[in-house]
Amino acid sequence: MSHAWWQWVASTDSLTTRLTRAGKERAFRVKLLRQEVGRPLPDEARALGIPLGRHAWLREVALCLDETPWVVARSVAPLSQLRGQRLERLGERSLGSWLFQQPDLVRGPLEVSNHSARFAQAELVQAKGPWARRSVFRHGALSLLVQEYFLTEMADELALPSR
Ligand SMILES: C=C(O[C@@H]1C=C(C(=O)O)C=C[C@H]1O)C(=O)O
Repeated sequence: MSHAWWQWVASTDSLTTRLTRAGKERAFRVKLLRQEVGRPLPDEARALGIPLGRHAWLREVALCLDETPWVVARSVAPLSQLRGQRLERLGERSLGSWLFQQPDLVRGPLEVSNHSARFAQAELVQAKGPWARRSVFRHGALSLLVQEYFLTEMADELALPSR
């Protein structure tokens, strides 16, 4: 991985904040694509340590600068841990902004891959990019798997190397 990409992929602070800064005068927006109760993929269930087939809270968003998606993210949380968190009311507010306000937040190790985003939305079938990463955030009893896919559009706009 190039140094330029490493600085994005290996960062452990808020991606929302980093993107907002890197976008300069472009407007940052979280576009909500899907938020519902559903079945996590098998590797997502394993990453969270929940039984296969157990339903979970799923959220898919595009992190956009001037309406161009730079990153797409899919987050998964076990339903049994959601009580009292009001995550379903987030809407188009950044999950990251909320998470990083939690004083007891712990972030698990980052896993990096070059998988493409596995989202249902037709408009994102083309969502290809050089790198993806995921990690589990813990806050109180809540475990939240956040998977982020950096897109080619971001590389182009920021003149980053291809990998
Ligand atoms: C974890 C963060 O939150 C970002 C915002 C998300 C959202 O609103 O759903 C999802 C994943 C992240 O890309 C972050 O900012 O670092």
